[in-house]
Amino acid sequence: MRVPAQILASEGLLDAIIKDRSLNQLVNVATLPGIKKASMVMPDVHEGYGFPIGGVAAMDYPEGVISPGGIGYDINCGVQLLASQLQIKDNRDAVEALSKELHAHVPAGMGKGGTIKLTTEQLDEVLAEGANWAVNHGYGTRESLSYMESHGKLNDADPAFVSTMAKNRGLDQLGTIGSGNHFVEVDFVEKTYNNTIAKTYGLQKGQIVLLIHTGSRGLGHQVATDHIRKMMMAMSHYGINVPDRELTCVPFNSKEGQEYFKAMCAAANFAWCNRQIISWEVKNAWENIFGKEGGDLRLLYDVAHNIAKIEMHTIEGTSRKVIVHRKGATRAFGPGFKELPPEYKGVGQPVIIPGSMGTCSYVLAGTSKSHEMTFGSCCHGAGRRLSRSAAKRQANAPVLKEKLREQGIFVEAGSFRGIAEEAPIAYKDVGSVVDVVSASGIAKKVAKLKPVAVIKG
Ligand SMILES: Nc1nc2c(ncn2[C@@H]2O[C@H](COP(=O)(O)O)[C@@H](O)[C@H]2O)c(=O)[nH]1
Ligand SMILES: [Mn+2]
Ligand SMILES: [Mn+2]
Repeated sequence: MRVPAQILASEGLLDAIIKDRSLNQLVNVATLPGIKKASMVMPDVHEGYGFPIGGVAAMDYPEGVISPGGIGYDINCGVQLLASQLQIKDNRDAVEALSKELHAHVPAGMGKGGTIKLTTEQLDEVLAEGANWAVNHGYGTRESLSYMESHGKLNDADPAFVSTMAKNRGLDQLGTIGSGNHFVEVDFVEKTYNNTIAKTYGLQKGQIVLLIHTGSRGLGHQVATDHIRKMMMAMSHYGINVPDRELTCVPFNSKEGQEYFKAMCAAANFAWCNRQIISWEVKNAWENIFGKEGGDLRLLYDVAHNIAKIEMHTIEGTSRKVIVHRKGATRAFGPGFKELPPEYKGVGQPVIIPGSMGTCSYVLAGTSKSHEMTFGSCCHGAGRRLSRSAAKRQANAPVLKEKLREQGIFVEAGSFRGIAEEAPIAYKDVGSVVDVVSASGIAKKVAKLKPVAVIKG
């Protein structure tokens, strides 16, 4: 190991964490060339491809490595949070119709295409421009870009390094959520913890909000597949040995490192454009149900949780440029960060933590402590405690769907199998996960959200 391994967890959560290979993976990551300070995991950690999901690793810039396993196959999977002006108490009756309308507007399911069919030239524009492409083509307002991490665009994107096969997979997938863990969800604010920050974010008790969780779809997956294959062949040329072949990596400043990074940025841009178009469809569905009286759906924030970014961080008292890999980890920058919209600058960035379709989700705020402890990062969800197959064995989907309905949660899903794999028992207790990040000081609790309708892939 080149650096120590750092685990943020409680004793209770450790019981689940030690059951899979995630801690072995954490240790393996600590051996990678150029890693700084520590190999880190968040309390929602679970086993992933090479790197654990819930992992953070910062590598020296530019000689340290970049590893696709530290980002994940769903490049820029992330979450968008929309805030409405309506209260749940006045609108319970409309929730079921809203869930059906959302399901009709947002194509869901594996490989499902959307209504937008791009030409290859248009797709290249999307890959270069990210969410800007969406607003330039009438899907949302320019103002919304200020409420996205990196304003919805990574400038280093180069579509030339995205293969034809990857592009073909993306041509009809804008505006779609995909399968399984991805969702569009209607929630309400059950509770606020920090009234000052809640007010700054425009959140209040009882308010209806919506979550959109998806990423770069088949295009991002293909980018990862293509470049992992190339890196596997190139790695020995750079004299790199890794304890697990899934940790394939090359120096960031190598030819293969630069090609992957530019393709990853392009896939990240596709994901931001995708969430922006879904958000526009969500607004259409909302208006169809509530009319003009439904008011505006305001973008509160859009965060990535599978990405690598070049950032400045203080390490042993010196400010250094590093390549921060966040794989199932959300950026959690504190107050003063210049990219934030002016009204959020005093309180830190919104950190959006989905829990599960039957429990709850959280909105947190980033802190300066996250810069000291975790390269400005936080957890990204509750994290799986059961594999998909174990969840399928344990959950009875038709019974679960009915139970959730009795609790006032309408579930629209492509299949019962999808519901079983995503059953709340498949996930850790999100409250315990959030308590750990809040107690460690890397994020502050702002609001707790309760679901009332979930559209699953
Ligand atoms: N509010 C909801 N949260 C959900 C749902 N399904 C999954 N999840 C949470 O999302 C995170 C992130 O997932 P990942 O696939 O990107 O790792 C996961 O850990 C769960 O806690 C849902 O339907 N609603
Ligand atoms: Mn995700
Ligand atoms: Mn994803």
